[in-house]
Amino acid sequence: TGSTRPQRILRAVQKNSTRGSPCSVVNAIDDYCKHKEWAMNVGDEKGIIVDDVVLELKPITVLELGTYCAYSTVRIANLLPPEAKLITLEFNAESAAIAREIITWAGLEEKIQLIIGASGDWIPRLKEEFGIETFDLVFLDHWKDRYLPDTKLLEKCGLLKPGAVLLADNVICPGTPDYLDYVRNSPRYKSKFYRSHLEYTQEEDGLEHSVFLGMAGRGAE
Ligand SMILES: Nc1ncc2ncn(CCCCCNC(=O)c3cc(-c4ccc(F)cc4)cc(O)c3O)c2n1
Ligand SMILES: [Mg+2]
Repeated sequence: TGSTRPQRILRAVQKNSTRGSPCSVVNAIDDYCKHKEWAMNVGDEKGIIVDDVVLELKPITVLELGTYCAYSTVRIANLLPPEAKLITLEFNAESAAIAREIITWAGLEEKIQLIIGASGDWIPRLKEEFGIETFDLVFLDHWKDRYLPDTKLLEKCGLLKPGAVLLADNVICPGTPDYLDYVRNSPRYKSKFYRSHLEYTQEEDGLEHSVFLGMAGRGAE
């Protein structure tokens, strides 16, 4: 039985990066996925946009939907203030196991809580089980048809406060048309599109940055 792609990514990290250095972990994954084997990490080009959003927002509580091999988990957690925490949800137990190893290798296990399960099942439990009030930043990078229902679930569960940012990957490729329509037309969000490319390719893609304005939205306008 051969290895899986996440296992090969972990091996590349252990071979080509330094324990405790998140930057070298991110670079090792990008090099592997650029030159050896494509993988669905947010990647270096979109990753710079993610970095800028995190550095500007200085979020204390972050939710990531879709961990995969923890590339964006490590990239984001590395830029967080000391007291900040990141919760990341991963559905697939195999990739979650690899993600956990990569998070530990990067030395970020104190900042990151990895939960194995589906976003729809876990979002309603986060307040209760993790004492979360609200999230300052949500990074959406999971099943593309779950972006909209999970955004509505976050609203319903009171997990977003005015000023919270939703940052969504892949809004062009593979695409999340119902989500884009919602955040761009709802009075509850101020949305803007960051044009970029699908990780490690020339294909069009981008990130949607949406600021939650509150359930009342901008009121009557
Ligand atoms: N509900 C729930 N809760 C928690 C979860 N954890 C995982 N999942 C399942 C998500 C499985 C991976 C999601 N990511 C993608 O599918 C993805 C795909 C491409 C791509 C692929 C082929 C192409 F030709 C072009 C582009 C590129 C990307 O950047 C992507 O992020 C969950 N679901
Ligand atoms: Mg993605």
